[in-house]
Amino acid sequence: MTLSTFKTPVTIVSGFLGGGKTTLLGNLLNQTHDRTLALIVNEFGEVSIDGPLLETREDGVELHDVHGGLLAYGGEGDAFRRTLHALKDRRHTFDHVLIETSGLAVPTAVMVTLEEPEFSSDFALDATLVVVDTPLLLAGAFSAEAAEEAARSAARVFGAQLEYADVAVLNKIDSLTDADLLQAEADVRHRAPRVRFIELAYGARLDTQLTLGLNLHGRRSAAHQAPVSGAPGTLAQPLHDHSALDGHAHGDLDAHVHSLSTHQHFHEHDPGWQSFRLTSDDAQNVPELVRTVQNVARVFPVLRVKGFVQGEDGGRHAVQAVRSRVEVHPAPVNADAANELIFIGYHVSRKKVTEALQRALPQRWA
Ligand SMILES: Nc1nc2c(ncn2[C@@H]2O[C@H](COP(=O)(O)OP(=O)(O)OP(=O)(O)O)[C@@H](O)[C@H]2O)c(=O)[nH]1
Repeated sequence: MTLSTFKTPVTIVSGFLGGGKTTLLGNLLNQTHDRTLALIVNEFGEVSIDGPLLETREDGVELHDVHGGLLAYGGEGDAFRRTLHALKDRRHTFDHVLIETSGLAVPTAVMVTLEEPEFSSDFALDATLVVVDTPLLLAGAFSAEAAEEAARSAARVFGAQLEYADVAVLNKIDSLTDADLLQAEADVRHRAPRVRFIELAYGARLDTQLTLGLNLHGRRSAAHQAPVSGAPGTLAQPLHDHSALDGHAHGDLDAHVHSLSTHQHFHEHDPGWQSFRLTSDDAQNVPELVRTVQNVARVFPVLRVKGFVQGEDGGRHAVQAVRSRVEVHPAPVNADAANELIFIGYHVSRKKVTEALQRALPQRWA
């Protein structure tokens, strides 16, 4: 096939804040040696944390960091569109495009852009994945009936992400039982009956062969050519039973394509979601900082915190919080900004969070 007729496949990786998109992509990049990947990462907020975390990956990957809001289409200042144009001009240099959308974005904006005449002869949607924070799903964190407004808005965003997904990836499942996994699968199927496959990602890992090149939007669906998905243990039966999976699948994608043009209101961003960046010039007592971030997430509607800090121990650390679960990892060497933390929440007051940090910590954050 000549380059003029061959369309470069594009995989969209969507999923709610903190579900594990970047971790999963990082693992995928490390294990994919048979093709060159171009990666577009979009983060909510004006500062990129995911970019430095992914930049340390192997050769054979080029990273385009489009942070600062949601991926949108239209308008002169559309950084995503500019990036896609740049990729289009030299698409012979890579085999596959991966797009990580922000945790508050719905993938339809990207899907619609790919279908536009200026891109549709060069790029073809391969599949849309949605990465699911399975323990949070099971804990009812995405309940439309939740008492808190933040949870209800999260449920709306997550529901819209699932609605347009071909593949739901159950992530963070390492300590879950088979019964939990079955319940999560049933929940996803109930919320999004059009999801074609449910895949299990142990430790945020997916097999490259089951992730890239699925061709779910091609003329003949790969769903009927190659089996996808799998799970060990007693769960193996329902998820290995591909006829059952096909039973849930669409025979074609007309319904998806149709609904794309009729559901554009999902692109509208709920203005209740806000992010802000706090910085500090002081070296941090990391355990104390972790406790404080945990408390902030319990007291305020903060659903995500991420950033880099310099520890009093001399080490540089990446801080990652999803709700009140906080993790600290060694920071990549290229993450050399000052101490900075990005807070993402729903109607969250920067002033109050700053005051809470100032009350709890001797180091100054502002
Ligand atoms: N236990 C466990 N933790 C995970 C797994 N995948 C990701 N995490 C953790 O979840 C947190 C968020 O992971 P990210 O990969 O940054 O999530 P994300 O979806 O890219 O986050 P946003 O871009 O902010 O929406 C990090 O602390 C990860 O280490 C997993 O499979 N198991």
